[in-house]
Amino acid sequence: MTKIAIFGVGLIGGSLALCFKGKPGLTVVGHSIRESSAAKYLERGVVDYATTSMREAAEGADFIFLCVPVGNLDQYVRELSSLQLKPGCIVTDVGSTKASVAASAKQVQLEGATFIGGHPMAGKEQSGVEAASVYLFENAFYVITPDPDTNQQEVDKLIELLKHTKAHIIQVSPEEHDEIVGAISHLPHIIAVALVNQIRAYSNTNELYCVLAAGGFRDITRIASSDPIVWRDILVDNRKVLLRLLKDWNEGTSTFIRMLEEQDGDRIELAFKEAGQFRGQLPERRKGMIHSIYECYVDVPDHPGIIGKVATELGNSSINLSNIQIIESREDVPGVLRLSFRTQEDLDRAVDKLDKIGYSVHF
Ligand SMILES: NC(=O)c1ccc[n+]([C@@H]2O[C@H](COP(=O)([O-])OP(=O)(O)OC[C@H]3O[C@@H](n4cnc5c(N)ncnc54)[C@H](O)[C@@H]3O)[C@@H](O)[C@H]2O)c1
Ligand SMILES: O=C(O)C(=O)C[C@]1(C(=O)O)C=C[C@@H](O)C=C1
Repeated sequence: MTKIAIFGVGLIGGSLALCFKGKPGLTVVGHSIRESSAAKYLERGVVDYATTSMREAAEGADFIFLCVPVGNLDQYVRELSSLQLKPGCIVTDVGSTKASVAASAKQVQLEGATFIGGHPMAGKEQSGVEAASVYLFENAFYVITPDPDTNQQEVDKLIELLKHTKAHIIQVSPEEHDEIVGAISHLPHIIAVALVNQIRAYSNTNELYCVLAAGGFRDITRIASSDPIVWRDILVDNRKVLLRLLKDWNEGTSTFIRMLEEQDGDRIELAFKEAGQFRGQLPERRKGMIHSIYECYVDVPDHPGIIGKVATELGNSSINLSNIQIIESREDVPGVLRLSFRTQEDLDRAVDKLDKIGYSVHF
């Protein structure tokens, strides 16, 4: 049996556990510092076995996944170095920053084991094992950041195991990872939180701010509901990169201030055109880029029962919807439904079906 130990069975650790559990030859052990959490992992059937003993979880493990907040990774790597790990054991992590954990692992001796940093580029704003899903990584990119000195055989062992996630594995250096992920993930989280807090301050004086907040505000701020501890650690850890990125961000907003002061409609129009073109080139339906799941939008008349009607049409064709949501809802005005699916195939079939029965579908 290949033993996989997962430290911190939350959103990411729990989703990994679900990908591995029940697969032939694999056994999954979950570790928590709290008895109650370990009991919960077992109750929910996410792991085969759960313990609060680090030694019990780590010793004899073929793979160790550290899935705790970034601020705890250094301590975990150090604690592992004091244990007798199985020769050939691969220690990896899922932290959203990669340079600091790579440095921690380089500093300590993981006797007979190899550390290979990792980061699945998929997630959501919810946290905890309750939010874990076996589908979370499907089709997403999973970054691994092996040290150049690492034996390729060890890297291949990890890649082989990660096939169970159905993610696409990509190798990047820790520094390049932190620079790029700082820009496409960490900076957007800062912007979302700053924007929500700006509106929160206005809303103290007028409740209409909350009442009128519609699709645009909700779309750009979903990630502002992400876990505060997880994100505190990510931002503090990647502060050097983020401070540089925020300077560029300030320049971008200053440019907008100037365009407004000068009433420069042409440049504003150009900014939207260029942004739209660039965004349009992104591989839209792939996870980890724009959509976290397979989604499409359907224009519908805004009247009672429309959700049931669309869901029934899809159900009659055995197309599995994973979520359905009204984006706009105003009386007598067309609304938009956001439909989510777990697989590309379901999405393609749904688009085909809805198109055939006369709905306008877009992405
Ligand atoms: N949320 C995302 O979208 C996302 C995506 C990719 C990677 N990550 C990374 O994955 C890791 C886990 O994030 P998550 O979203 O699964 O968070 P989570 O809160 O869902 O899970 C964190 C887990 O760590 C445990 N934990 C928290 N504080 C701890 C501490 N001080 N000591 C020991 N255990 C502790 C929790 O009990 C929980 O099991 C983080 O390093 C994060 O950067 C997150
Ligand atoms: O979709 C989300 O909610 C996420 O925040 C996922 C997201 C991202 O920013 O894309 C967040 C953190 C990760 O480390 C990787 C992915």
